[in-house]
Amino acid sequence: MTSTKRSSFGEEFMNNFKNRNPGEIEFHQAVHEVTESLLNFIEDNPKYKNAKILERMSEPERIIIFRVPWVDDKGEIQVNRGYRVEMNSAIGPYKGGLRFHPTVNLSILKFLAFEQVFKNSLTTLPMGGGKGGSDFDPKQKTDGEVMRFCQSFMTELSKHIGPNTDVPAGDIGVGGREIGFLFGQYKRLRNEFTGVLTGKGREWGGSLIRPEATGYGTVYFADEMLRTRNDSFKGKIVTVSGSGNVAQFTTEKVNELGGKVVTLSDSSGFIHDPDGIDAEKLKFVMRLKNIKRGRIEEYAKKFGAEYYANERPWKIKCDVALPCATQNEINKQEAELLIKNGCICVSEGANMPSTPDAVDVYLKNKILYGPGKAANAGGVSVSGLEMSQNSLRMSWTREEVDGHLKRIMQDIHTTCVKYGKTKDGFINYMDGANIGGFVKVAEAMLAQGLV
Ligand SMILES: NC(=O)C1=CN([C@@H]2O[C@H](COP(=O)(O)OP(=O)(O)OC[C@H]3O[C@@H](n4cnc5c(N)ncnc54)[C@H](OP(=O)(O)O)[C@@H]3O)[C@@H](O)[C@H]2O)C=CC1
Ligand SMILES: O=C(O)CCC(=O)C(=O)O
Repeated sequence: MTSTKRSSFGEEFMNNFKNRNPGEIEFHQAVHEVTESLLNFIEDNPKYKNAKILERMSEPERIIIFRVPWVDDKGEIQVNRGYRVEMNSAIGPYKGGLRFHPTVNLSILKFLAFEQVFKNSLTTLPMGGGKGGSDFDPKQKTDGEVMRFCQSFMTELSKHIGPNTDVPAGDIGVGGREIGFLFGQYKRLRNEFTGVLTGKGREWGGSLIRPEATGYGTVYFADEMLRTRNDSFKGKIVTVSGSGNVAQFTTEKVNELGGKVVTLSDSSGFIHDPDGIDAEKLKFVMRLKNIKRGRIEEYAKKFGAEYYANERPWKIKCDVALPCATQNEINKQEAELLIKNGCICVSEGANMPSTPDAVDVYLKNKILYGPGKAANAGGVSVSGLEMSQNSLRMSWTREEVDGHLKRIMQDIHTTCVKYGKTKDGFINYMDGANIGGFVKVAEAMLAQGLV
């Protein structure tokens, strides 16, 4: 097969895909990245091309869009939009988080659901991929308002999910509080106590280590990458973005492995603390963000650190960068700055935090680059383990779950190396994750006929 033929297949596929999904730029970005990685592999394995696996994988099996009416504290009616994108169920029930954020739209949820299919396949566990959410903004809302919104959201969603059908969890704006309200309403409507959501509280079916899992997993994956160069986190300066669930437990694990986290951020700006965000300071962040629901600027006031309003942390010199906030939060110029300042490793706690030209910069400079679908798969992995414990009516210990998590992250790393190692020994983790995630789903789709 000549390279002209290879690229014309990719071009034709992407043109058709974009025409079918006009204006959905985040979805285009996610599918384009995977297509680039898969082109040669699909040409070399015509069974996938003939069965139009990529065309089918980029078309959601089902999308549910619904009205979410609720009443605020003033007694006024509010209306939001709810979504669930059920992307692919070839290897298990749809599985993936719910995002509550004013920027939520179909393009963002389709990109997240698409990524989730590959990520869940990499975990080695039997989970399909989905994602959902709403343009509801939990910020500045009272607990009562959040509860009424969640109850209304679940009143419709409950018709479409179930422990063997579709199992949502948290994502941006959806943490333990929201999962509790959603679970309570599902139980009330269906009169069933089942594992229909993950990220539940420990006392009512949740798994130990689920809150920690995405952050811990991101650091375990980075540690595996560093090991390939006989290196470790010891003594490393680390920049982290975000200050929510993933950023908090990423920071905790970096500290445990001997690194020093010097930044955290939120959508208003970032703090730089050259002395490091140690356990005590992290406790303050957790209280600030999870209970007081305040802004990261307060950290700077409390500990005398620098605060940079409306900026991102990538200009700060670091050895390792761990983006843990949101999509497209590192652009080409920031990636170049990271490299110029000596950064040797980027491990993505967030989903698709690097723009395509930022990824090109990482790959051109051959740094260790762990894409989100591999590096942040720890969260959904422990969600899968929560589902197993719910089915068994058992709870495993912290050590048991953490042991499984570590092994899964190592297995994902091995898969990336298997499919991503290039002739000169460089490991292209992006290609590795995309091809490794694809194969299992594609084989299942071939076995199940035209569905
Ligand atoms: N929770 C999980 O288990 C998993 C999460 N992820 C991904 O990790 C990332 C973070 O999720 P999580 O920690 O759970 O979410 P949280 O809601 O707990 O925290 C999100 C953090 O990111 C910041 N943020 C959100 N949107 C923006 C934006 N547009 N610009 C700058 N900062 C922003 C938030 O700041 P502010 O408070 O100002 O909004 C907050 O600090 C997301 O990409 C998510 O998809 C991936 C795998 C699993
Ligand atoms: O735990 C889950 O099911 C979902 C986690 C998630 O949304 C993600 O991996 O992006």
